[in-house]
Amino acid sequence: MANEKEKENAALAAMEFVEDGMTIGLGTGSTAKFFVELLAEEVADGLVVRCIETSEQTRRLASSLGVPLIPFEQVERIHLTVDGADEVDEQGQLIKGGGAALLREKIIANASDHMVVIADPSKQVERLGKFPLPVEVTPFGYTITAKLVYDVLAASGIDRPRVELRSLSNGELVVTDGGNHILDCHCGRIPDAEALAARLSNVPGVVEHGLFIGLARTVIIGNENGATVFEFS
Ligand SMILES: O=C[C@H](O)[C@H](O)[C@H](O)COP(=O)(O)O
Repeated sequence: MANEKEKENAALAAMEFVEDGMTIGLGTGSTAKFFVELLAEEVADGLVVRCIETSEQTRRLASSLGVPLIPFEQVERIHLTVDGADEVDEQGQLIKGGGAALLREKIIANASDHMVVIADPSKQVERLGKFPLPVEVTPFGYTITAKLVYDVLAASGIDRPRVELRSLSNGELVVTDGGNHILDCHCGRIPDAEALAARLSNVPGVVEHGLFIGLARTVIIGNENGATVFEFS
């Protein structure tokens, strides 16, 4: 599939940032999977790194491939984190959390010296919001929290927002690695992502949201033949 090649080439370009001795945050999702696989090949060839995973899914993948993992509590510094995204805009602002891993992803990205985002061209947008914005909420009081989140969206210039609780095909609510639920917020277009991020963080019951502002320093967009690298300060 062309899309898979684009993801793989983005991951391949991200390998350029890997150095011997680094502690590396491993992202979650179908694009980050390529990076973990490429890293595993280098580890098998003698590269020495220590890694920290952003989800149980990535922990299982990395363990199965022999990538060395250390508990977050033992990490003093994360040199590099490589992760995917659901949307990336021209300022390097992101929507993440389509795979429900946003909480650990944000903790690790924020703790990293350098976050590299890898994506295929379908993730590039002029303005964030077409992809429903994931918001992680505590199970306690989630119906009230959903109403508060709706109010914040409506007050943030979002036209007719829709807030949906994410559920599985059997109807059960999705439970994240942290034991929380996910609200998918259909925004269409987010006029000011930074302002919305700050407002959502203030809602009681919101554990984290999928707006990653000022965290990605490098964005790599893969294509059929290679990748384009964008740097942000
Ligand atoms: O929660 C999941 C993560 O934020 C992923 O990085 C994001 O959903 C992108 O995943 P994919 O590379 O599979 O499109």
